[in-house]
Amino acid sequence: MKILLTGANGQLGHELARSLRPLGELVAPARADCDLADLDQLRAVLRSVRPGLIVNAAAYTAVDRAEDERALAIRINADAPALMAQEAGELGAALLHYSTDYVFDGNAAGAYAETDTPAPLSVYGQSKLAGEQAIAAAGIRHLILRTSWVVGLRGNNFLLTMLRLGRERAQLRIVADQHGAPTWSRTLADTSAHLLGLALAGGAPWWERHGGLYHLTSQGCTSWAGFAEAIFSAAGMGCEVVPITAAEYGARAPRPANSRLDCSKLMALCGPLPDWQTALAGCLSSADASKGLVPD
Ligand SMILES: NC(=O)C1=CN([C@@H]2O[C@H](COP(=O)(O)OP(=O)(O)OC[C@H]3O[C@@H](n4cnc5c(N)ncnc54)[C@H](OP(=O)(O)O)[C@@H]3O)[C@@H](O)[C@H]2O)C=CC1
Ligand SMILES: Cc1cn([C@H]2C[C@H](O)[C@@H](COP(=O)(O)OP(=O)(O)O[C@H]3O[C@@H](C)C(=O)[C@@H](O)[C@H]3O)O2)c(=O)[nH]c1=O
Repeated sequence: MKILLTGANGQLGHELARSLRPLGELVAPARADCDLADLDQLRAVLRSVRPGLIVNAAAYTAVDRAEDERALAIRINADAPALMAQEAGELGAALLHYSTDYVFDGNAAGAYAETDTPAPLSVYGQSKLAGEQAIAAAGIRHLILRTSWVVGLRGNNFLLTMLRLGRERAQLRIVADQHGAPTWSRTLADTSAHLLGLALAGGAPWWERHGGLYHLTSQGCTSWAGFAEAIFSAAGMGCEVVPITAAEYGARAPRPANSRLDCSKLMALCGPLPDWQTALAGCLSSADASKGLVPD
């Protein structure tokens, strides 16, 4: 079976390229050859590759910039997945897609379940929700995995930002009134492959029964400030974390105060997920760490 993987150069896509290899023949075009902002090109790629499975790890992920680039964010995060779902219907293909905790407004008291109503605060969150809704409405075999606070030793993420800033500054002011679960890109990729393995073995009845929306994050939760402290402690760095409010930080895009996602639906199918501290330790000690990303 041919698997079309988009976004293979991103933090999740890079891990997926490894995790998905045992499942089929992987086709992972470069961004220039499969630009999600160019719907005609995307359609042509889908019709020429004719995959049995589409895995969409490409997205517009610049949360603050999206406030000023609404049309582009919507095209990449909503219109392109909608086209993928439509073409998957024509091809008889399945679609695996990723979404975010930022579809919620963060006002809930506890962790969000898949059945809770989204109410995104930001353009990024709105664009991701529109993508989810288009796929769910297409009537195709699909999985949508909502995750949160993704980190890895590649690309742009909070972990690498802290490792960089922590080297340059003695003290950092970090938001302490937003809570969520930092999730390692490798956990996401390996769990995705596990889920797809079950789907491929189970065929149509599996999709009937188990297809749809899942929450998939590390277990436990912390604040961005708590996460930064754990990063500096694990990396042996002395940078002091000064807790501040999101209002004091003043980011361009609003973010949910509560990003916690209840993953029990997914864990019933795939087994337990690691807590965020274990995920952080695994990430920092993974092979790339030896290349000097983590200071002595
Ligand atoms: N990062 C996070 O904290 C979270 C991410 N998610 C979701 O997880 C998924 C993966 O995100 P993540 O790996 O972290 O994101 P990254 O930003 O690391 O990677 C995104 C990938 O998409 C590619 N891309 C961007 N625009 C286009 C385009 N127009 N056409 C084709 N490719 C494009 C990028 O290409 P290039 O390498 O050339 O820039 C990159 O390879 C996304 O759906 C995201 O919304 C959900 C929750 C948290
Ligand atoms: C760099 C920095 C950030 N922050 C705060 C701002 C913000 O509230 C929080 C995280 O900021 P970042 O911009 O790193 O992360 P952000 O882009 O908000 O990360 C999000 O990305 C998208 C793609 C998702 O889907 C989300 O799950 C989430 O991971 O940390 C500080 O308080 N101090 C700092 O020095």
